[in-house]
Amino acid sequence: MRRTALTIAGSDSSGGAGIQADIKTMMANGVYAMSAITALTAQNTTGVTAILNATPEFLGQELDSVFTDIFPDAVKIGMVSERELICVIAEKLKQYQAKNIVVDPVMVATSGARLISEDAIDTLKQELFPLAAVLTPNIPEAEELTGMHIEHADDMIAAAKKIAEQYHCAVLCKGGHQLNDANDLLYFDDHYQWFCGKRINNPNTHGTGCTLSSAIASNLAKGYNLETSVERAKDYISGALAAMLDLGAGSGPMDHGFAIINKYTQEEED
Ligand SMILES: Nc1ncnc2c1ncn2[C@@H]1O[C@H](COP(=O)(O)OP(=O)(O)OP(=O)(O)O)[C@@H](O)[C@H]1O
Ligand SMILES: Cc1ncc(CO)c(N)n1
Repeated sequence: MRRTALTIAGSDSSGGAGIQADIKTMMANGVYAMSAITALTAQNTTGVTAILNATPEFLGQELDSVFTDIFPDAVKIGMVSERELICVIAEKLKQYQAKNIVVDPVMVATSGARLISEDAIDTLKQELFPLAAVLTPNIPEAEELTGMHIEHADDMIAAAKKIAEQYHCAVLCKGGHQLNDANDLLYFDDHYQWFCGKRINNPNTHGTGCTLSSAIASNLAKGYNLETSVERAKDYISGALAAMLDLGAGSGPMDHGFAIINKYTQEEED
């Protein structure tokens, strides 16, 4: 039977991050994708110009609609910018006993725009982190969550350990383009494991964080364990970056569809 995944995140009008990246990633990873939209963003590769949040009531209804009909095998949570929205998500995930929850603690877009209000960060920590199977902070997010300054690979281990112990979940601290090449650190069950990627010289990294967390959720949905899911997600994102799509005036999107080659995709390439 086809496995299913749900993304609870914001819409990116330019299609490279948020809900759009998540759905493309889930589809490319072979799972049926569903969405509960927390906010609309007017956004492109150069920045975010407007944000319109869903109401908590509406988000609750989106989640009820999904969970009472097609139960997701995994859930990815991305941009949620307000406390009330975070509380509704936590309430519904508990009510429906959602499993394989991947939380990407989205705070700032690649373009620099802030995507969560300051006071919502505490709610995120209290309400959502304890429900997560894995959290996927990048380095600035891990710094914000721990109050630590992360400069070296050892600092990534210490920060991930601190977050994992505090919230009793696994933590994938992403090295990405900021530090330590494309090497990410997974801390879980009192030990750590490095996932080393080959750095791809591509400036178009809009939505890498969304894409990685959705690929992990897709693989968890398919029944892989966490380590294998991270390994496969790294492999997918490396392929999407290596395809060297180049769109937009800023840091552009990746080619989420690089692995889908069939009679519909072959015809129009030039
Ligand atoms: N140039 C690159 N080459 C290979 N892998 C990369 C590169 N840049 C990022 N990655 C990988 O992409 C994944 C996402 O990491 P990144 O740190 O970019 O997330 P992020 O900062 O949360 O993304 P976003 O910009 O969407 O918020 C990680 O596995 C990281 O190692
Ligand atoms: C909607 C949305 N979610 C997440 C990110 C982070 O990349 C973004 N730029 N936009």
